[in-house]
Amino acid sequence: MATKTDTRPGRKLYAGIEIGKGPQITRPSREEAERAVRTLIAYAGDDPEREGLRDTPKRVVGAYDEFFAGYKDDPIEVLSRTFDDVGGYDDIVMLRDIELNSHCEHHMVPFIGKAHIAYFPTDRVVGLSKLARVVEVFGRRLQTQETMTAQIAETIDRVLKPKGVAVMIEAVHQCMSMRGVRKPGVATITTQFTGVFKEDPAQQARFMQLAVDRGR
Ligand SMILES: Nc1nc2c(ncn2[C@@H]2O[C@H](COP(=O)(O)OP(=O)(O)OP(=O)(O)O)[C@@H](O)[C@H]2O)c(=O)[nH]1
Ligand SMILES: [Zn+2]
Repeated sequence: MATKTDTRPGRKLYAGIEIGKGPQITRPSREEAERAVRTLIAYAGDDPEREGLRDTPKRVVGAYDEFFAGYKDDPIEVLSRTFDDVGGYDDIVMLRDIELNSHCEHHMVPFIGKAHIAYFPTDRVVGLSKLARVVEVFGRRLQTQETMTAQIAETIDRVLKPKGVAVMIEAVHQCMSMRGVRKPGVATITTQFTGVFKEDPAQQARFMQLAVDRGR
């Protein structure tokens, strides 16, 4: 697959999917960010100088540091440590129900759900927690669910070079429940398959069964 070059630092694009660090932009200062929050409070119709709101800009900027911590991390590095002693194990490895919190890039409000990830190792495996860490890094950025699903699959595929990767995300978008169309509880489901999960319907069906069909 073609590697598209992107000269912006931190970017690593494979077939149009960005899997490296986020864009390395010059960030505004904390003070500027806090001023922006004060403006939004006033825009919402409240008084930023009111006792209860005085420390809010600082708290919001602190919360942003957590919500969007994923721009600082490189998901490729997260997966760089692998193990080859797996005692002849030769089947899929799957993590089900990885908690997922992210923010949609259109409205900057949360979407919350679960990711299920499987890969079929060749000769090397990765520490289990590292797959959940990849979800964490991409989740802590401004996202669409489709982009995030593709990024997770592509990163695992590129770094581990397994026989195949399967990723499924199910999430509820607050931009659809709290505002706009106001349809609470709608699950958005996205999947991305590479290798054997894409080519072999039996492997794909097995993944789907493990992810979904468990008497819920
Ligand atoms: N495909 C996709 N769409 C998303 C995601 N998160 C939010 N959206 C949608 O992004 C769209 C933005 O549509 P716009 O018409 O530009 O914005 P809007 O007027 O706020 O749209 P409404 O939500 O319909 O009120 C909406 O349809 C959202 O439901 C996502 O992860 N993937
Ligand atoms: Zn949205």
